[in-house]
Amino acid sequence: MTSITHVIFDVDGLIVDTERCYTETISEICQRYGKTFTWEIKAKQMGQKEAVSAKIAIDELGLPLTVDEYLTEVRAKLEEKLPHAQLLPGAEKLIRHLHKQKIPIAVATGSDKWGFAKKTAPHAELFSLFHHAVCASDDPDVKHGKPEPDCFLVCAERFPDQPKADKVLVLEDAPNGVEAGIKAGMHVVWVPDPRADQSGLSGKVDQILESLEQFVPEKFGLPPYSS
Ligand SMILES: O=c1[nH]cc([C@@H]2O[C@H](COP(=O)(O)O)[C@@H](O)[C@H]2O)c(=O)[nH]1
Ligand SMILES: [Mg+2]
Repeated sequence: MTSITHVIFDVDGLIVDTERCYTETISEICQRYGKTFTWEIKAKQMGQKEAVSAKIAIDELGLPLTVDEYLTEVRAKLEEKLPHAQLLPGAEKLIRHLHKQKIPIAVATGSDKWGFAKKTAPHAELFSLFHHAVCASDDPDVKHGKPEPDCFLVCAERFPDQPKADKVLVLEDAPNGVEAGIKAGMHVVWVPDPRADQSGLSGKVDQILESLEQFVPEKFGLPPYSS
């Protein structure tokens, strides 16, 4: 029986529906140059640090933009879209439950601090329940973004009681994030985008769920919702 003591949440596409904002934003930029933003390119970007994500789109689509120009355009559009991103099903209930049961929880995201602030502002009280947040793009301790394990290892280290990897559960939506959690030696529950190719990862994760509404805490030794 898996006995989890700490839970690390991804943010984009797991707690808040910000992946929709990214898809709209990057599609609009690509269309301006007659290019199409595909799921394949999106999947490579998800979880990466901002500058790496930018380079992926620029290189793969041949966008006539520097990384800074791309990020400036993306941020301008996200500024309008992010405040309207809704919480995803089951996320708030699970976060509040774990916090109430005094289970240490934190977030680890590929975002930079600017993006994290924009994504969490409409849900500030809920995000205040997390012990800490690791924003890979701006964190000097995070050498490599997802799919490398750095952000999850740094996030686990920043809990006062520094749990061992196999006591930590990672909740992720992105293939890169799932790979990072696995490389960190942690348990992983994957809530994938329906378009994700599950073949390579399904055997390596503890569970694949359609949404966090399907999450059963006691399956991981966590207090049941009824408690
Ligand atoms: O369509 C996209 N989704 C997500 C990203 C990247 O993924 C990060 C969110 O990853 P995570 O869910 O691990 O926080 C964003 O900050 C951004 O860098 C992207 O570039 N394009
Ligand atoms: Mg995500």
